[in-house]
Amino acid sequence: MADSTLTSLPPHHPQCLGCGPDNPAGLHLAVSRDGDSVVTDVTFDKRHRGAPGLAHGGAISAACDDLFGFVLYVVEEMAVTRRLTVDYLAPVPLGQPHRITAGLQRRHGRRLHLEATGTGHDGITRFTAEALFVVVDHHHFAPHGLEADVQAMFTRPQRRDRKDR
Ligand SMILES: CCCCCCCC(=O)SCCNC(=O)CCNC(=O)[C@H](O)C(C)(C)COP(=O)(O)OP(=O)(O)OC[C@H]1O[C@@H](n2cnc3c(N)ncnc32)[C@H](O)[C@@H]1OP(=O)(O)O
Repeated sequence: MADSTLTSLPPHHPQCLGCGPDNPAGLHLAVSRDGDSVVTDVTFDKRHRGAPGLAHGGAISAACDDLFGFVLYVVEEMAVTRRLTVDYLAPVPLGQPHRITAGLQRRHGRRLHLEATGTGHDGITRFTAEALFVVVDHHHFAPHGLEADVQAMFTRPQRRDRKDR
């Protein structure tokens, strides 16, 4: 992504399946903020294959779910996925970049309703997604991860105003 209006956002965690740079099985999403939206350019490869030559629906779903996790930087709340729905509008070929854009559609109390759209560089929208995230506090994560890692997720700057290139 080289768009001048975008600001890079930090990964959720180095080992995150969606965005962690140190996860060898991950999607390695690089995510930026664009106003109140977040965007990533994902190119699925042979590790994400479903049918021959096409991305697996689960990989597409994982990319959407993780990108929704970046809307939390905009909302400035910690939340987790309660429900995720993906509309697979057209097959997603491997090796072709797709831009996914996500944002908050509406909020009711702890419930965050999120929307995303995935469009190829050829202009064809091949998938959309909706999710319900529920706001949680650190007690949600505390029993499962190292305390320092959990604290880091809650104390890091919500926005990192580093300009993309
Ligand atoms: C965070 C950085 C990493 C981001 C990575 C990408 C995101 C992820 O993958 S997160 C991992 C996957 N998700 C999870 O593991 C979450 C597992 N689920 C849970 O822990 C719990 O169900 C949790 C925390 C979401 C909600 O539990 P709980 O706090 O008991 O809330 P609960 O009372 O059931 O529901 C909360 C609200 O949502 C509403 N709600 C629940 N389900 C639905 C639904 N299907 N439709 C509409 N509303 C719903 C409830 O009515 C309630 O509303 P209100 O607050 O107005 O009364």
